[in-house]
Amino acid sequence: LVRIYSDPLKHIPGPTIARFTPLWLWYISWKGVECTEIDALHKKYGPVVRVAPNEVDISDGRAGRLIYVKNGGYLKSPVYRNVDINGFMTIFTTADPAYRAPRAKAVAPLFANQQVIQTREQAQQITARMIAELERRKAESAGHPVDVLNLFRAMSLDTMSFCLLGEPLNSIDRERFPATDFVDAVASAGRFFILPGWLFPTVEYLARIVHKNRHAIAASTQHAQDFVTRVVDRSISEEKYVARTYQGRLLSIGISREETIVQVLDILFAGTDGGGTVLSLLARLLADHPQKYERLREEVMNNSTLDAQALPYLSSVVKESGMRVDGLPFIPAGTSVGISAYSLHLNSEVFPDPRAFSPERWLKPSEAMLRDSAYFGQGSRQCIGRNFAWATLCWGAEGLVRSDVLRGARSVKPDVGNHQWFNSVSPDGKHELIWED
Ligand code: HEM
Repeated sequence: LVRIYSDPLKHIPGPTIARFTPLWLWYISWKGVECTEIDALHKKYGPVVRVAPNEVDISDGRAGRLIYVKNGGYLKSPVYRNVDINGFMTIFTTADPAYRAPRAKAVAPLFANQQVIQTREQAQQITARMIAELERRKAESAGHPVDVLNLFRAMSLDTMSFCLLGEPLNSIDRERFPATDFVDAVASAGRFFILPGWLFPTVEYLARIVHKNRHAIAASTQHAQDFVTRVVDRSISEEKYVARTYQGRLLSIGISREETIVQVLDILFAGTDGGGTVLSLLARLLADHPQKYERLREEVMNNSTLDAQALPYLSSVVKESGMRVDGLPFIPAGTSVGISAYSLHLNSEVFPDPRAFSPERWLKPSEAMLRDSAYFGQGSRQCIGRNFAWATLCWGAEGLVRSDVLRGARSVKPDVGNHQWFNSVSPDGKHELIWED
């Protein structure tokens, strides 16, 4: 009754249920269809829709500056605290700028372009290992599908651990890398991400104890934790692992050993899933578009001096695989607001024919395309690893194309679908390619 008679958001359209309860939002989030459902609401109601009693979703990229950039952007939602680890807030989960600032500042030099470029040789060594493994799997496949998602995630994990933590986790040589269940478990907890803090721990605990893979998840999490503990302890005892490593830089500003372990575990997940998924999409798209593959291969093979990040068509291919006022209704203070990358990137007014694989669109992008590109988020809380992630994706793509391992391949399922949880998660955990004679 209170909502009927006094509702500060009553002028914002949306499904009636969203006015009274967040249950509908929790349900579509759990089901992995949040982005498509909310995007459909935008098509019906316009650029601002109410998705829960105190939550509004915007699809117009013009609001991005106000929400994420101006004066440091709005504070992150408290639901991020659901994924604190062992009671510690991380750079990712905290809403408190004063907590985040010293930690983010300590590690920032590692992600400056001049520093990222220093890691190229290490990253290329890992790419070469990945390609040798892919060649081996291709040779043995005898016309059967080959999953590249797990291999590319292993590559992202090894690249990140080698370049940022000082030691590779050595995941590539195995059929299924040992940290897989840890990464998968964090990704699937993303289905409960938006639950309020009083409810999340119980639901997550229950989901974990009934999970059919619970023993494998526990072993895999232990594997990741043991590795992280080892690299942190080495940075405590050996001077040379301080200035050039993520953990060393945190320890050097007085962050405790226990918190440093947590901060490193956090990026172990952040840096594995995104890179692996983007590279899998890229490989499948190139396999299914031979003409675009030839154009890219020509650019790569004719270049012997430039860094792969400076190749215009290659950058366009990577961008095309990655994928988050005026004239809008007033939204009162205290409302939770956000723009989804899904709605931004699939807006045909900004990205014509948004579902087509068209790297060419990035050769001369419009201002609106640049404004609405949100694959690393936007503003003060965008991805701290973006320069590193971007560089390693370009180097990985270059390595794949140079080796020509994708020639003759096609993707098994052109559309694998996705669970739209916090991360985009492949429903059957695979991105498969097939080489037929
Ligand atoms: C292709 C790879 C990657 C993609 C697509 C990606 C994407 C993103 C996005 C969209 C956000 C914003 C999330 C939000 O606001 O809710 C984010 C935040 C973050 N990312 Fe990444 N990321 C990638 C790789 C990495 C790597 C390699 C690292 C670390 C080495 C990393 C560390 C982080 C951290 C710590 C945050 C939280 C920043 C903050 O809240 O201040 N990411 N990432």
